[in-house]
Amino acid sequence: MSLITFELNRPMDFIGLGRLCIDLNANEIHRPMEETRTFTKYVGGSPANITIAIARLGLKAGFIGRVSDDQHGRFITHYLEKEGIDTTSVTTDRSGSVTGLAFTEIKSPTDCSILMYRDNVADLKLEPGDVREEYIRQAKAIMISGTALAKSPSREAVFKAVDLARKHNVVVFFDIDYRPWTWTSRDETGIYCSLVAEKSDVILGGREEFDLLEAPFGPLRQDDRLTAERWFAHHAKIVLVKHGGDGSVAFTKDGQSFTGTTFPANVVKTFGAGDSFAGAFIYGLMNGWDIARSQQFGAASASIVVSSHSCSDAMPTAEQIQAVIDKHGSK
Ligand SMILES: Nc1ncnc2c1ncn2[C@@H]1O[C@H](COP(=O)(O)OP(=O)(O)O)[C@@H](O)[C@H]1O
Ligand SMILES: O=C(O)C[C@@H](O)[C@H](O)C(=O)COP(=O)(O)O
Repeated sequence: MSLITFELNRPMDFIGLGRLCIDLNANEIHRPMEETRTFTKYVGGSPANITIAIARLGLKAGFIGRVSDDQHGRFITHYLEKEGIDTTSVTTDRSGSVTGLAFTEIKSPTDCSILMYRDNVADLKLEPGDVREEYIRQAKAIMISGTALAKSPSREAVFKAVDLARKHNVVVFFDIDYRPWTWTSRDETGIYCSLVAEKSDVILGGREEFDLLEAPFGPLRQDDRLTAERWFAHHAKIVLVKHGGDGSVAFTKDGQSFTGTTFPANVVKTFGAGDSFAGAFIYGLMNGWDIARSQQFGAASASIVVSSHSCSDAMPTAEQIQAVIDKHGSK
């Protein structure tokens, strides 16, 4: 029997919840941001990127979020619609908030960083009233971004969404998605993210992100298996720890573990790896594939996106991902 069960008779496959933002990716790469003059604009925000990845793979996706009441908000909503993503739960925030911006610096293929502008951002204005029970219960899965817990009222909206998902057997994916901007302290992050991780079916994060969740509660053990066991004592069935260019390790509640490798890439920049991986990994699980095959699909997708200039725009189709696997052989 499979570890997680998706309610197959639901019309919507996947709902993303969290930030809808803009990435401004440096055009003049291999130089510091101080010397960068031009940027290309893309839809961004990790949960947006993952939802776009899933829609590109052919699943029916929707989004719960807030956008600013201006040109940037409309740009994002139109982009989601063009990708076939349902935006009926994307609310326009009229409080005077702005769209979050992520400026990316690409100094070298291995030295990339992000500078986020996150003051008074629309995504964190998401309200519990924006989370509708009838919307959640018609979906097979929902994915929560940890950053949506950074402030109220978005924080309460997340807890409502998770409880409704659990009530209606909607599989809860939790991507820790730690972004230091907008959080007050690391303890605050660790404690709130832990509360959602406890209620989630599948948890994804990097080693340092999992450490952040463990830090408020005791000495760091920095051991992937012990991390997974912590969450298996709650509700989780799958815990996936991402290790950048070293691949990933997935643990399942029945005691198995799977080491995922990587595919060769012409790396332009490192960001976007996690989002493309997550989209393709979730797609695999939703197709009923085993963990190892889903992990391989995620890694192949990530190899495409790190070889591209953007995150959202570069999300590949299933055929493109399969072509990478066929070219390099199963890992
Ligand atoms: N340089 C790389 N070359 C090829 N694949 C990569 C590279 N970096 C990351 N990946 C793939 O993307 C996955 C997620 O990357 P990671 O950097 O850990 O996520 P995040 O972007 O969330 O920090 C990895 O497990 C790996 O499969
Ligand atoms: O998440 C953001 O707000 C910025 C993203 O759009 C950005 O492109 C990025 O950092 C991707 O994150 P990753 O996949 O975890 O590297």
